[in-house]
Amino acid sequence: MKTYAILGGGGSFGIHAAMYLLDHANPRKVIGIGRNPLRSKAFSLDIDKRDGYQYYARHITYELDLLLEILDKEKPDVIVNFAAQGEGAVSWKHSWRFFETNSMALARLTEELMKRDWLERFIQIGTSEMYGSVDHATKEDEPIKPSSPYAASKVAFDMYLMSVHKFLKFPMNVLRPSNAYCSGQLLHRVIPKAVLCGLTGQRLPLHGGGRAEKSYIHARDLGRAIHLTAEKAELGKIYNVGPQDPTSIRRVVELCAEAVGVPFEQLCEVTGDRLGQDSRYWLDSSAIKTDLGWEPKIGWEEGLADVVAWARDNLDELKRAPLDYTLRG
Ligand SMILES: C[C@H]1O[C@H](OP(=O)(O)OP(=O)(O)OC[C@H]2O[C@@H](n3cnc4c(=O)[nH]c(N)nc43)[C@H](O)[C@@H]2O)[C@@H](O)[C@@H](O)C1=O
Repeated sequence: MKTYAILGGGGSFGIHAAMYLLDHANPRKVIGIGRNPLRSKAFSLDIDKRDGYQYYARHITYELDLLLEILDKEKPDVIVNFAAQGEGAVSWKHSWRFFETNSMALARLTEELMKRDWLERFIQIGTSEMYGSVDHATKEDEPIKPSSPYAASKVAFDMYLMSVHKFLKFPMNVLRPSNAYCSGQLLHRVIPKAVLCGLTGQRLPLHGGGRAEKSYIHARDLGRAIHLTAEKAELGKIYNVGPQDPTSIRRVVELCAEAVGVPFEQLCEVTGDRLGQDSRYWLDSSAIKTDLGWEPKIGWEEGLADVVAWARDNLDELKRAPLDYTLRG
């Protein structure tokens, strides 16, 4: 039986990972640690009501000592890190904030963890954005070509982890997921935003007509990849975690429109494209399939049904929540 600590535990992917572990990993305990108190029911999915779960609000960048106090008390066997400034589109301004959290705070934490003897494994959640735009399914050892300060800041910590694993035996794995989606996701992300716009008669600004192709998995499938990694991955291994094929954002939004029953043309208005928009993210995830038996199980129909049901159940609150992102601490 393991104790898991999930950093970035207040975000929707961290919450789904915690729920997956509670449901499938028979853990001693799952701890979530996030920079803010847990959000409302709509965005916390009531995770704090689950037996075996405990949440702490501690800031990984500004409250490292307080964070370490909790880790020293709980002594998790496995730490999973989702904590990040995660908005590529806004990382061109204040790019140092992305390096501060996504590289420097995590390197400081890692140095501290190396002084402890209780950690079995640290699983870093990286990103498919580090390969930049590709014309084929990318393997883990292919060139790293980040297209934004955000992606560059994620690369820096991945490379750091590789070095401390190689020479100091830091027990790590890196998962590089594709884009992910789920119930509880903040509304500035394209899938919950399209669903909410569809349900409320608002127009979705479709960047560049949605011609960029991205790869999507449901966050519960990512939870399963984390569980398998914690149970049986060789330390030091890095795995891509994505679906077989990418989907254009236009198609993703068409699927959202179908799921809420509104015409695509009524849902969208085409806007200019994102700065640094990569035209395609496409992962070759055959290594995690071969080594750990992971492949995604949740298709678009089931995954979007989860998002739509959540949005309908929480509609009053979601109508009051911000649709756009502002950089916070
Ligand atoms: C892998 C990566 O995945 C996530 O980042 P993201 O790609 O920004 O997330 P998303 O699922 O919101 O996809 C956005 C895509 O959809 C396009 N798009 C069109 N129209 C709208 C629109 O109206 N709003 C938004 N937000 N996007 C739109 C937009 O231009 C872009 O191509 C993070 O987890 C990040 O941490 C990470 O690592």
